[in-house]
Amino acid sequence: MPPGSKSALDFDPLDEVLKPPPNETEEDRLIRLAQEAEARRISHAIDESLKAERQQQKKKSVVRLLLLGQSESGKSTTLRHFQRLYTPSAFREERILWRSVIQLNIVRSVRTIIDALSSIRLPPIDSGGEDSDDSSPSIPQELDLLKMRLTPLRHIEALLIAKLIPPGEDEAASVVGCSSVSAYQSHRSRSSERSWRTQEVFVRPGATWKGALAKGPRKDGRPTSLGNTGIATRDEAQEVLHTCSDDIVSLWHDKLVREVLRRRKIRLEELPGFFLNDVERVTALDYIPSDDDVLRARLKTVGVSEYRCEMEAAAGREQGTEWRIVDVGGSRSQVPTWVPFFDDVDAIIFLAPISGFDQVLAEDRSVNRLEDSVLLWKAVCSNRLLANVDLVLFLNKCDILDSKLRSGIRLSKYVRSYGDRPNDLETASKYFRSKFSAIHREYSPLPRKFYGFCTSVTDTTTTAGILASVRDMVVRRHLKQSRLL
Ligand SMILES: Nc1nc2c(ncn2[C@@H]2O[C@H](COP(=O)(O)OP(=O)(O)OP(=O)(O)O)[C@@H](O)[C@H]2O)c(=O)[nH]1
Ligand SMILES: [Mg+2]
Repeated sequence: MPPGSKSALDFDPLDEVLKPPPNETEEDRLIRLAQEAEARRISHAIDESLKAERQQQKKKSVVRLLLLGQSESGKSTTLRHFQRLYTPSAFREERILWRSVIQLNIVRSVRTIIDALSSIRLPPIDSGGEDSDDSSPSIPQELDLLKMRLTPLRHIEALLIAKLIPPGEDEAASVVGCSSVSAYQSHRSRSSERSWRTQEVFVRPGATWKGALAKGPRKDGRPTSLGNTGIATRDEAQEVLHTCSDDIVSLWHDKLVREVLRRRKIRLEELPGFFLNDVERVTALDYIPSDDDVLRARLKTVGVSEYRCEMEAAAGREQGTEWRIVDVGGSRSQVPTWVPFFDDVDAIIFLAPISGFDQVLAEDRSVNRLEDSVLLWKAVCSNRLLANVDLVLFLNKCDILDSKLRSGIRLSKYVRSYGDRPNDLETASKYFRSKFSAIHREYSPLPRKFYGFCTSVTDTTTTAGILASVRDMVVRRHLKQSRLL
């Protein structure tokens, strides 16, 4: 090929076409440039409109679901259920992180027992009398020794709180109402006890307590743990709990302890984060929380968290729909944080724990829990911003309601209007359903359908079915509103 001539590869046929004509006048050139600029403008406008359309399309396939209800109503548990069902591998990977929460739950249960023992003087069990004024200690020596042997749990409690609450999240340990009084040692360390009393540990969603994934038990059988530092260390809490395991079991099965709890009307089994019937399993050195354990663990929420997932499993035509599920803190001080989420939500699951008919709020002991749920439900039903939003009601903690009614607690004593209806779960849940449904009908600014379920969201089997129906209902309504159906 002669030097200077173009190879076939260098030849671009478009060059020839796009080249300005050789005899182009200045006027023609200006016209051509103006035409090219106009063509670029139109092409850019088309690109922009395609982009906007894509974004709009994307927006249409996002379903926003808000979880509302008072504290301890089961919002975060419901969220964990969604995670378990729709992003199971992520849920599995995170199970180990819940071990610290479960450890803390156990330590707190033990503390509740010891507090109860410290504040009561009992006559001998077989005397059948009421509490005595006798100031001499009546707790048997073995029980006192048991308490002493459980003293290391005080240190573990502090350790766990430090581990769960990220550095700089001081507020996360702030005081919230709780009735128990700390007393691992009945007459020692009073001042340090005082600093721990009346706290319930909470975390802000999205905070770093889940920041690092633990790698499970070490080869030498000793448990490891990743705290907020992300560095694997010995899991001291698990080791101490393992060592104290037999003593915790003995304490929980002690006849006098049961009597004290009965007299103080502390039904530990019905309180959140109850693991005392599983101590042996849960304190094993190689313990990894099961799905059920994660759902039963208790960690209070403060603030708002958003969980995103794609409902791919068995989702049929809604495949690819992105769900954004928002979980809020439920205690009274948190209610104002709910409102900003009202104007952009497709559906709400409102949880009313109907087992709370004989309980008061932790943050305000003058308010009955059921009454508080009814007031919140009224407020949500009547809110104009939510007039077009589907409300799904979970009358939750039906398992606890059932066990309370079976144990002989009479609903009509707390809910006068219940009258002489049978004191059983079926009648009671129907009764509550009709009351909440009537409020929904009466207070909704526009007519809308009522979706009410009796739930026990710690029960994986029944809840999976309910959440699938809710999902289908919400997606159907969502598609209809997006005019895609
Ligand atoms: N037995 C039983 N326990 C439940 C049920 N629902 C929730 N729980 C337990 O109750 C406790 C509180 O539930 P959460 O989901 O943390 O409550 P929450 O509404 O998120 O509470 P806040 O974060 O304080 O607003 C947890 O230990 C749950 O395992 C239920 O239906 N039955
Ligand atoms: Mg919560």
